[in-house]
Amino acid sequence: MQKSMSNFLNGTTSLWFFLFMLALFTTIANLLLSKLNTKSNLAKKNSPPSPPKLPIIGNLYQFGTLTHRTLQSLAQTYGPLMLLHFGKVPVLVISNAEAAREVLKTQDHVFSNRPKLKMYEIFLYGFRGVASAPYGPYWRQVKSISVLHLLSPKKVQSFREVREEELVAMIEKVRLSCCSSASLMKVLNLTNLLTQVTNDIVCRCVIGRRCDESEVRGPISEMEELLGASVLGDYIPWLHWLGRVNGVYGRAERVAKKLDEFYDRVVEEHVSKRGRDDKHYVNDFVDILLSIQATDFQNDQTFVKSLIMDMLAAGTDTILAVIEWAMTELLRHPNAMQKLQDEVRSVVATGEEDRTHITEDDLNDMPYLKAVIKETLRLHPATPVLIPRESMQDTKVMGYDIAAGTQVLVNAWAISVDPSYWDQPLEFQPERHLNSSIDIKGHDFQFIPFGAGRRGCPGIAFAMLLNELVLANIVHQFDWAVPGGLLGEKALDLSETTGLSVHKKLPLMALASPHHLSQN
Ligand code: HEM
Repeated sequence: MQKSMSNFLNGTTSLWFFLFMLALFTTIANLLLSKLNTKSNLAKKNSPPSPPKLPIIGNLYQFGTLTHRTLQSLAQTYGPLMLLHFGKVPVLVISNAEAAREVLKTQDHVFSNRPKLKMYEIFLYGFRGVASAPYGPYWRQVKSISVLHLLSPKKVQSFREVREEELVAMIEKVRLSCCSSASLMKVLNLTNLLTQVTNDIVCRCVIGRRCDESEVRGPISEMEELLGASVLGDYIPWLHWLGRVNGVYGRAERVAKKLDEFYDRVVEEHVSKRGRDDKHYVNDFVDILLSIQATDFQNDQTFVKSLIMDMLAAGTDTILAVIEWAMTELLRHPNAMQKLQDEVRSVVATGEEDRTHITEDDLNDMPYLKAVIKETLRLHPATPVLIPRESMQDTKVMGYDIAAGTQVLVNAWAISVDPSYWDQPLEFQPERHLNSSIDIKGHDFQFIPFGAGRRGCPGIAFAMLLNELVLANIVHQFDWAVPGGLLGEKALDLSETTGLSVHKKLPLMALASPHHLSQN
């Protein structure tokens, strides 16, 4: 139990013991009292099935560090629509496609709010970003600004040069590292390589320049971890002080400050460039946000910073996770790797062997590549439990009563490995997507790695193009192998990190060797 509670408290074991004893005592008292009330309560409400809960802490004691796995195993006992209690807060857990459709489509208008969680408040400028803003006119405004000026298909196309430049740089890095030394095979830290290329591309699209690892990548990873670790005070308000005592709030505030200082620098850079007469200057996303801020007096600079934060946080970690998992699965499945390489290499026509990279036009002829990315998203959705939602009014879901203010966790991972919809659900089989019309855009509820409905991910076009392009280019000119010994075991290890977006826990190491395209 101590292990499962650590997600909440990060080490204050004695307090947990105290809470546990208190909860036990209160349970006994409640059991006696509830005997008197049972009849009238049953007549009032038809709640979804719930695991037994303790007073005060509710079901928090059952919570493990890998949320999607804990919730899946509870759902196997209590069903696809299950009600937990985190402290006093009712939490509805959705674990199958029918229930997901009901919440994310049929009753999307009821479930489009986000709960006000302390970590979101600390990091996301008091809920001012797209992902954290309460449902309403402000959220509508910032979501449409992000789509119009960064994420629409037309805008995504406009970043083509940025993507291709960074990819050529990435290929050159692999080539230097694997082909410059005496030995032709060299172990490469693919996680680092992929982090850098995804980071550089997303940063250039969002803020117009690359970012240092220390400026963004480190703090954002730490933030993602903290966003995934709920704090007790969110559910038991009188225990908010605990977040101070155990240092969690302090840690979050330090990371948030670091990021805030970085965004201040980005804003200053843009403001100071504006006056200059530079014909090469491109009006980028930050410039547009600054001009919106200038004309709308209700928006201050936190509006600009919170949107930069949202786009960098939502964009970097998720895309990296997908490509890293895809390469991990391909290394574990050499046949799939071979099939993918054959497809990617076949689009480069004879006579074009000196081509520096796979272009975006080439991607149209690569159905197996798309199937590999989809299969990766099915087995390893970057956000396995969608960003929490909250019901805005009392309602009924599949015949059960759901109260206003109920938090909703949709377990997208549990749904995409549900044997009711997927054959051999835990096997990596890209072929299953080749003749299938099931898509990722939020219409097929057995596969929702980007969520669905109003609060669904607006970054799908941006992300999918980058996922496909990076993966195609990595496997195009190089052959990859798993290093031997311990390194090999680590490369193929599937342990996951904790947090809002879930990564491979150990870095992905692989051997790269140049593939001579004339061999085809
Ligand atoms: C493979 C990459 C990505 C995955 C798997 C992913 C997944 C998700 C998921 C699951 C949600 C929650 C949806 C819901 O509640 O129904 C979400 C929301 C969001 N995503 Fe993505 N995302 C990715 C890339 C991106 C990118 C590149 C951006 C922007 C640069 C982005 C921006 C957002 C925003 C702003 C939201 C919040 C939407 C709202 O609350 O209205 N995402 N994403």
